[in-house]
Amino acid sequence: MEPGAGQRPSVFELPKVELHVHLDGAIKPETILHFGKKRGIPLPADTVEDLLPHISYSEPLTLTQFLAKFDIYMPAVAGDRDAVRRIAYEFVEMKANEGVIYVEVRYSPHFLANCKVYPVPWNQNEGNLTPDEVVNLVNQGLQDGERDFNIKARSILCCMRHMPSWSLEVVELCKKYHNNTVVAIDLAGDELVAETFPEHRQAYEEAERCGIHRTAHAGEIGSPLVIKEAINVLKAERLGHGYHVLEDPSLYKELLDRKMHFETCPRSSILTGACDPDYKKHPVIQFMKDKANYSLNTDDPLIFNSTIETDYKIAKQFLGFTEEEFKRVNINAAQSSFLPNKEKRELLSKLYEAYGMDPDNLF
Ligand SMILES: O=c1[nH]cnc2c1ncn2[C@H]1C[C@H](O)[C@@H](CO)O1
Repeated sequence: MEPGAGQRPSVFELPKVELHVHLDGAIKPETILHFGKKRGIPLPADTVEDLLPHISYSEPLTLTQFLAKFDIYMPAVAGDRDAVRRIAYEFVEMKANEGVIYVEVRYSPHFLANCKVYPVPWNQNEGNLTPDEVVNLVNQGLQDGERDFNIKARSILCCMRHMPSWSLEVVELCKKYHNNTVVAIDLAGDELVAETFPEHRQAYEEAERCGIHRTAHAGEIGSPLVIKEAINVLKAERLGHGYHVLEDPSLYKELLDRKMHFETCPRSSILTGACDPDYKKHPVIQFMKDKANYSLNTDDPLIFNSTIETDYKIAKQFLGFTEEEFKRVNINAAQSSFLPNKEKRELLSKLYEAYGMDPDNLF
């Protein structure tokens, strides 16, 4: 229900920060259909209503089964300049409508390219859109969106666990486009695929050397060992998901002491099989109790048929999330964002003001 005149809006409607969302998991179904039709790329349906049941789902699968969902629709947009720019632009619009004022969106430039990428993904024919140009186009889409929708959007470039041969180019792209929307490097994909390949390690080493921020998917479905590797070897400053840290109490304590940021994604965590579907056992409950540094995020809202509100609703309804915690979590997210310090302070000031808080007297 909309609040009536003079009524205070719910705290949950106040400005939010989102740090973990995949661009290729946040495409409008209309846009997939538009480019599928325009480019003659077959899709399993030709209306949004009929397409969505193929892509999005609401009962837990495994992470591997979840990742296979991308195969259905990525061929419609990958390799097309207009599509890449448009999905970035529409992403910013979508987040602005959800009340997000700062977002870090991640993607693999290689997954949207069809040239200078081996193998060419999604069974595309070779074309002439390189990973480098993909980053340029996403940047343009994000910047156009920032201007039109009055929010701040930054990007994170993903290495993919199963594609070590792409990783050194990913870090080079992070360097080339550093602070031209790109703020960090990530390692995504199936954590159980293999140990972290040397190329990923080299890419992260180079990122650290060049002052590029680092996050990594770790402990989503993988064990605490993957987390240890992410922080000790990859020198990750934040963890994508990180739920399974709770299986190693001494590691958990160390990360609490270090104020490590966990990018949690409640709906995703159930639907990818990362966490027990019994919400009473959800790691966010423990994170909340321990005042851990974590954020709430959508991850792949197209596939999970969700918005950021869905994740906050889950937290509120099933995890005991309060209004106070809402403010704490978003302030933590802003503090753990990969913005330069001056911009981080500006973002924090906006939140303090929106939340009616005195920055000198917090929690
Ligand atoms: O939740 C996830 N875990 C690991 N990898 C993921 C997740 N969501 C998306 N990805 C992968 C699939 C995308 O194509 C890629 C880059 O955004 O990252």
